[in-house]
Amino acid sequence: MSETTEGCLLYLITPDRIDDLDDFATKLDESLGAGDVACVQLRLKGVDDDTIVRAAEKLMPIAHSHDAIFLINDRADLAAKVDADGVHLGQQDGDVPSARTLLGHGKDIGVTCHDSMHLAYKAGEEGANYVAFGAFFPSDTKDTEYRPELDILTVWDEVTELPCVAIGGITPENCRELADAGAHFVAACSSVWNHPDGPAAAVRAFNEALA
Ligand SMILES: Cc1ncc(COP(=O)(O)OP(=O)(O)O)c(N)n1
Ligand SMILES: Cc1nc(C(=O)O)sc1CCOP(=O)(O)O
Ligand SMILES: [Mg+2]
Repeated sequence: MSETTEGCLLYLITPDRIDDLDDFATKLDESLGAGDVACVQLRLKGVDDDTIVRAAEKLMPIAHSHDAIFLINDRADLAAKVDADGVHLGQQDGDVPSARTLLGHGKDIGVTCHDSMHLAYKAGEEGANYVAFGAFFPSDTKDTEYRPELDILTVWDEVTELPCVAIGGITPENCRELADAGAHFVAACSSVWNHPDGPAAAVRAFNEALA
């Protein structure tokens, strides 16, 4: 992922369970057709490897057909196996150099950095392609321990060239302040998939707010 000249873009995270893959694929296709989305992260939790691989094989071509890159959460080995565009690593999900060895240099590695400039510098020095700060707001998707101030985005943007993603409870209503503070991408899950008018409407609303 690179900083874009287009300002702040939406980074879409899948629900942690997908019961009906065909139905979800249709929803993803409609959603990505509704506006710009830079990235889709497959974030399945508590499922076996085959389920992640099958979901990636179905969903990645859809992301690519809309010019979105496709990342796998947590698992550099599975990202390499399905030839995804990269991986998102939390602090407990393995180190960047090992993921780089598995994935090679053309792929993206993102790292969760919570509210810590120190973790972000470390990730950058180790070769991450982006860092993620959060959770900026309470999340319906997971319990979060860290609550960064908005100015971490501003400081990061001023002192480095490495893109940063803001995450945690981000909605079409609150994303603008993160973009204005310096986020290059805003990551969202529940505000898209649980939007009362459907996920495509949510993507449209994000695009309007970030325009
Ligand atoms: C873009 C982005 N930022 C942060 C996270 C969180 O990663 P992690 O801390 O490993 O937590 P889980 O997502 O694995 O529950 C993320 N997935 N994506
Ligand atoms: C997966 C994840 N990581 C976070 C962090 O703070 O690192 S917050 C979060 C949940 C993102 O989903 P939603 O947009 O529904 O809040
Ligand atoms: Mg993780």
